[in-house]
Amino acid sequence: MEREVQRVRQAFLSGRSRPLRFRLQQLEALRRMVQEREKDILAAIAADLCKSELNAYSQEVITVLGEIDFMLENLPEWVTAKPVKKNLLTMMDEAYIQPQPLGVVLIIGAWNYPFVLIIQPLIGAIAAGNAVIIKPSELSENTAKIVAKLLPQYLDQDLYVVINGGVEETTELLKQRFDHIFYTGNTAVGKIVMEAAAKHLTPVTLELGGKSPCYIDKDCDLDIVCRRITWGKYMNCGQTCIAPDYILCEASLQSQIVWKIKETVKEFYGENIKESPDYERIINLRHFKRILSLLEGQKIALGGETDEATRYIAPTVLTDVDPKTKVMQEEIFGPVLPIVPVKNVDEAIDFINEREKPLALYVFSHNHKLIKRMIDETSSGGVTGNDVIMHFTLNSFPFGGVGSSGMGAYHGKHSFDTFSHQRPCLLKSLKREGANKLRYPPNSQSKVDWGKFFLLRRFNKEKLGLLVLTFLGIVAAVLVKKYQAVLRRKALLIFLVVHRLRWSSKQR
Ligand SMILES: NC(=O)C1=CN([C@@H]2O[C@H](COP(=O)(O)OP(=O)(O)OC[C@H]3O[C@@H](n4cnc5c(N)ncnc54)[C@H](O)[C@@H]3O)[C@@H](O)[C@H]2O)C=CC1
Ligand SMILES: CCCCCCCCCCCCCCCCCC(=O)O
Repeated sequence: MEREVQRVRQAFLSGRSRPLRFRLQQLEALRRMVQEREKDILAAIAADLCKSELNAYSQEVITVLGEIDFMLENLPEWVTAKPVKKNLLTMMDEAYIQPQPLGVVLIIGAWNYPFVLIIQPLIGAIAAGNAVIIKPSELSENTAKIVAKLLPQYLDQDLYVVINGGVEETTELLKQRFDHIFYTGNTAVGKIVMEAAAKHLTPVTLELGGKSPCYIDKDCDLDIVCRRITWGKYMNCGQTCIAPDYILCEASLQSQIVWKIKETVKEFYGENIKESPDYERIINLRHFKRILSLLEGQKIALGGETDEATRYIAPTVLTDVDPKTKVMQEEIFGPVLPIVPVKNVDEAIDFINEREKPLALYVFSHNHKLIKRMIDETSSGGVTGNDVIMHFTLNSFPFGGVGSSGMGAYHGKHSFDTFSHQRPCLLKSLKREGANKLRYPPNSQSKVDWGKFFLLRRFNKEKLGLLVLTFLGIVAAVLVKKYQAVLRRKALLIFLVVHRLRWSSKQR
């Protein structure tokens, strides 16, 4: 493991990952890989999650292709140095921020969207000029294998390396020194990753989970609300980190919600859900059993049917759920939707704020002010009003958690920034030493006063204009004085030429 990381570091130190042209080439090669090997990639995702190829394409491949195109379009602008505002002391100098790669990045992926969760951060890391080691989840083994097989066929083999394995290999990998670790997965392992990173003072991005609430106000169109929630909750069999975890609403709305979700489930997946190509399965038996244990003692208003052999759990809704029960104590990550009755929006806000900060928050209402209030008075990684999941698709948004749902963010420019060091560069001249005397010892009150003037004095535009005018006036006066004799001679010459011209035109 150590040798492998060393090999990648040597490749980074060769400097070839840095030029813009190289980064663009690698991103184009990655796009070619996804396009040319689409069938293999979709087959692997389908095998891991019992997912139709159409769904794998729309949930994972579209996102990856969109991200690559976005990077290719914007990267030339992002990599250029950006000049910054200067103060009076640095007015004559060059001051700019130059984004630079961090070095060797470790990306650890989760199994629930096994392709996008490793390839999307990889795109950002390549764009920022880094070398990368990717550790896909061992639970989605087909995708892990295909990525390990394909990447070396398209990308630089020493700069971008896939290491497959489980807990043992990841533990070993985490002992090595990286320049950034990007981890997606559960909060408990997130802590392990952060602890390992701390030993080398390696910065981390942690894309974790949590219980994302969904508040339904009584002033809304319940048919549309329930259709959108049904889509986001049961997509990928509930195994989506930003899926609505539970519903908060007034008790009187519960029966209508159950009824409308039931109708939508029929509309989406047909009478026999098990036959639907759009309904996935639970990743493994451990998770299957974990989810079943959340149903114990609950009032099942919809679904509840299960089949261990195929790890099938029907779209399920629980009503009148007691917040103290197990289903409300941990992230569900499965197709089970508890409804917790609350009296009103105030109680919903308190409920959310009494718990860990979630990865996403969803609010449904015709009342725009109520949505704004929910946003103002709560915290979460991201928010979507009157829909679910969709903020994930906008790559101008930073995607990430807050508090126990994670730290750091990515997607689009945010990925580029995550994997870059924003290096401040100040280039001074070795001349104009006179002005620098101010900061050299011995110090004095008058030097401090000048220092205050140069560094603390704020000028509004008018005052600054006046200052510049005064300065220009002084320069002009000095120049006039210095070149007085020359100017006098020039003026005389011009006078004579003009006079002569006028005289000759009169003669004609
Ligand atoms: N914020 C986000 O973008 C996302 C967050 N998630 C969260 O991830 C969780 C589901 O994923 P998991 O079941 O955790 O995925 P997982 O079991 O695939 O684990 C994630 C990664 O951590 C590694 N790992 C597991 N145990 C480890 C250990 N003891 N030491 C070192 N490495 C270890 C695995 O090898 C894997 O690569 C949910 O909580 C979900 O909300 C999932 C997807 C996206
Ligand atoms: C008109 C056709 C539109 C098709 C595209 C629909 C939009 C698809 C949204 C897909 C969302 C994928 C969510 C992936 C989330 C990955 C992280 C996670 O939450 O675990």
